[in-house]
Amino acid sequence: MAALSVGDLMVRYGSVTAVRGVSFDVAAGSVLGLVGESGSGKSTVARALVGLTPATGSMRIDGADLSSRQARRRVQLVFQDSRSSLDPRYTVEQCVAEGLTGVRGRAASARVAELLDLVSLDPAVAGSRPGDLSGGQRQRVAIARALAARPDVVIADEVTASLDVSVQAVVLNLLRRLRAELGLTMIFISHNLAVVEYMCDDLAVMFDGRIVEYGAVGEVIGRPEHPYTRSLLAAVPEIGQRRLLSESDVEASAVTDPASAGGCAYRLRCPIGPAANPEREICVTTEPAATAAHAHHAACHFARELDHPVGPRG
Ligand SMILES: Nc1ncnc2c1ncn2[C@@H]1O[C@H](COP(=O)(O)OP(=O)(O)OP(=O)(O)O)[C@@H](O)[C@H]1O
Repeated sequence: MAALSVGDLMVRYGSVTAVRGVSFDVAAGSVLGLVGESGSGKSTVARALVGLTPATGSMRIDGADLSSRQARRRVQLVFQDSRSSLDPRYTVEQCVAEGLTGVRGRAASARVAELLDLVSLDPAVAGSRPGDLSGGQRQRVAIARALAARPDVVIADEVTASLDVSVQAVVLNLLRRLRAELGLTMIFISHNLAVVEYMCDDLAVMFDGRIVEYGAVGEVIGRPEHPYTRSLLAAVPEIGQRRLLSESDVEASAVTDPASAGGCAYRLRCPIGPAANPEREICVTTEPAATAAHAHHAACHFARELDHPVGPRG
């Protein structure tokens, strides 16, 4: 596990100053969330950290200057849009192998298979092209490529923004698992405060190239001081009550016949849902031939996406 430390980071694009003296620390093994409106400078911070954009100020990993190539490899960035970050002419294996160093031939193929397995992709996709995959699968490939370099720090820049909600939850849970399994330190960039609350330990809010609020995620969300943070929170009134659920958190039992053509009512028990209402009933429409597992998945997806109780029953 590695600690990251950034001091007085400044980035200019010609006459535009995109980042104006940003400082933060990410403790080893922790996740810092970076939120802020479009254009506030979040991606520029990420790009500066991996050396894609020239910057002034200090950037250190475990005390080592990130301007050295060796230190820089320890920080990997996963971009928002895997459609453009993965070369469409490459196979999945070639895309992931781009991140490897000093491994060739069979050893490289074996390592790629291991990485695909780590991100829960079927190794059979190794021969596919990114364009043949779903958005969620492509994002897993991008994560596998970042992990190929055996980084200590992973920066995830809006990695779920282009995915639909059920796939977002799967990718977020994958990142949480990888963080725990590999002891990663992370910076998680997002527009979505609910997602940041789910993923992060600390939170920095950016506004116009500066960090205007910074602290433990619960404190920043619980006692927002800056007007901009308050306005972000006002846009998500239910935050603090709602959690993204993984399917294993949800118990769903059918209360009507799952085979009925008109759909099926499911009673869900969500132990980490709003405390006052851990049990809610929702109605999902399933194909008459749907299996129970499919219906359960649909019920959980529905609960996550719309958080839409149908009302108490019985
Ligand atoms: N290559 C570039 N050349 C010139 N200006 C740029 C460039 N990239 C970003 N900017 C400007 O820098 C500022 C910060 O942009 P940045 O992409 O870092 O913001 P962001 O918070 O990540 O936004 P988003 O959430 O939309 O990705 C913006 O004013 C943007 O227009």
